[in-house]
Amino acid sequence: MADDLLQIRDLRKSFGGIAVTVGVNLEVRRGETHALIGPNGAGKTTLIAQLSGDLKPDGGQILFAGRDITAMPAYRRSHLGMARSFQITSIFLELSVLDNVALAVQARAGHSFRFWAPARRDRRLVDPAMAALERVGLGGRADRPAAILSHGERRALEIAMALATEPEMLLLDEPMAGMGPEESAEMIATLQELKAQKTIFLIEHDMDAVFALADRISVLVYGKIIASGTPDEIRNDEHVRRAYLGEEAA
Ligand SMILES: Nc1ncnc2c1ncn2[C@@H]1O[C@H](COP(=O)(O)OP(=O)(O)OP(=O)(O)O)[C@@H](O)[C@H]1O
Repeated sequence: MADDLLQIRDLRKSFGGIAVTVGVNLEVRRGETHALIGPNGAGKTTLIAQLSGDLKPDGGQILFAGRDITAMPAYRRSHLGMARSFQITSIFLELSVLDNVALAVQARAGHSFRFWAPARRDRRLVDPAMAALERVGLGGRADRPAAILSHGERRALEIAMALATEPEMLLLDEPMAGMGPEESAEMIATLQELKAQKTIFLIEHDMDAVFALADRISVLVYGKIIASGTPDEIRNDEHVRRAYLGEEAA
């Protein structure tokens, strides 16, 4: 469809003869927040890694804004406007929170890290970095070392690092993972605001978050999409309840 920003067609990936992505077809519409849910081991991380370019599919196609990006390296996808939230492991703990985001802006701009010191004072890096921090509620922490951030704040920092590259689409891999109820509520509030401005594709186990945020939900079980629909459609889908939601409740 014309308003599909991301189209996944018959995507396939196996590891050692075990099929983990089994002919996945999925569309993410421009402007929507689309959640991918499914039991442990369903293949969610494997799918998002193929979307971001960190893992090469065996077959099928990925189209972003109408362009075939299936064989494109991750940095080129990022230039086209697709950003995967950075993992906590990519945060430099000894650097300030702002420097971490400025580095993400610089990485996208393609400059060498050798020029970091003068670049740190470059407003073209600092201004978008600061704006991204404000959007995730970390503006007040900008000058503190990243090491002092709580787990929830580090996850917010990862999102700021992705946002600072001004992507059209954000890929978020379990943004609430490891959070307590209070931190989760803050992250949901942050994503509620972002969702008005970005197309978001997220994997998440926290069903409260999924049903609060998603415009549409797709359910992955054993590497296959068994249903896609609105939260109400998914909640009331007998097949989904049996295969996943019922299982969770039990
Ligand atoms: N590099 C790999 N080599 C071999 N098997 C892999 C590899 N990556 C993933 N798998 C297998 O693929 C299956 C799906 O894993 P994946 O991490 O994508 O699932 P998931 O839905 O993200 O699970 P979870 O919700 O627990 O994070 C698992 O059985 C996993 O062991």
